[in-house]
Amino acid sequence: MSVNAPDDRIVVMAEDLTVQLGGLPVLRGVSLTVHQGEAVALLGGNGSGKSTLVRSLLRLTPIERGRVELFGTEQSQFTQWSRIGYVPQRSPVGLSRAKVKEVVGSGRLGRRRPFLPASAADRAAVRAALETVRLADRADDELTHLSGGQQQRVLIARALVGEPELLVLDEPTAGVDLEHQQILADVLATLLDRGLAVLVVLHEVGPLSPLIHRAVVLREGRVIHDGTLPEALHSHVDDLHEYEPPLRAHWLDGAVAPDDHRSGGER
Ligand SMILES: Nc1ncnc2c1ncn2[C@@H]1O[C@H](COP(=O)(O)OP(=O)(O)OP(=O)(O)O)[C@@H](O)[C@H]1O
Repeated sequence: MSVNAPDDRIVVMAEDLTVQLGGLPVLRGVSLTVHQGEAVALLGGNGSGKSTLVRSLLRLTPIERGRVELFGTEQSQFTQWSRIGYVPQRSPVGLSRAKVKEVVGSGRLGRRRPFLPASAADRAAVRAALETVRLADRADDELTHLSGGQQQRVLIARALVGEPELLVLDEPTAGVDLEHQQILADVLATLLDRGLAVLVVLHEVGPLSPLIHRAVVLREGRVIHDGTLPEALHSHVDDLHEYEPPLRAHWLDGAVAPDDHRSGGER
């Protein structure tokens, strides 16, 4: 699995971020950079602030103090959101009748001409994204007919179809078996070879380990490690062991989704 070295261009720069939720501090002075071509893993125990950090970088959660630059532009001035693909934590809710190609195609809406059907370029982009995640043969299947690991790859294809330069993934391996984690690792290796930057929240690094250039570990909303993955695993093993799958789950818009929507009516 060969991965190019990152280059000097900074894709994400966060400085001294402080975020409060429900009146409580969730991030306390967090700084982080991601370079073009770099894979950064965001690690830490339950509730350490990983998802909040990702969401505040993407302007989905308001920042109390500090600043974020995306591709060299102050976040408040940034408008080129198609340069970023975001895969939130997977949830069982919604889109249950949608076909794989429709889910992936929805990631293209930002690039589509308004009120016109998908163009040949849109359809080709959907095909290419599904080929990248190795699911081209499942385009016409319903999303729910796929395994959890395959659904995760559909969501990655959805994030890729807009042709982003930065891919942000929140726990893509949660609940995914080892075989599918390995496929995911191969997909991410392909993307890194193409020069994408990857920021990935993980609780277990597993087959993704060889891809990770840098690991950032959070504890109680603070960065306690920003360095190599082996150092992180050696020095902060306790932070990485206390993990249970989150109860809360974001769907495509990051909304909170209670479990009882599982069999429910969002069609
Ligand atoms: N909307 C909210 N209102 C109030 N508190 C919140 C909200 N969202 C998250 N929190 C709290 O903020 C803290 C950090 O949550 P966050 O989801 O960022 O952690 P995490 O490291 O991603 O955890 P996990 O691994 O469990 O997903 C937690 O204590 C959580 O309960």
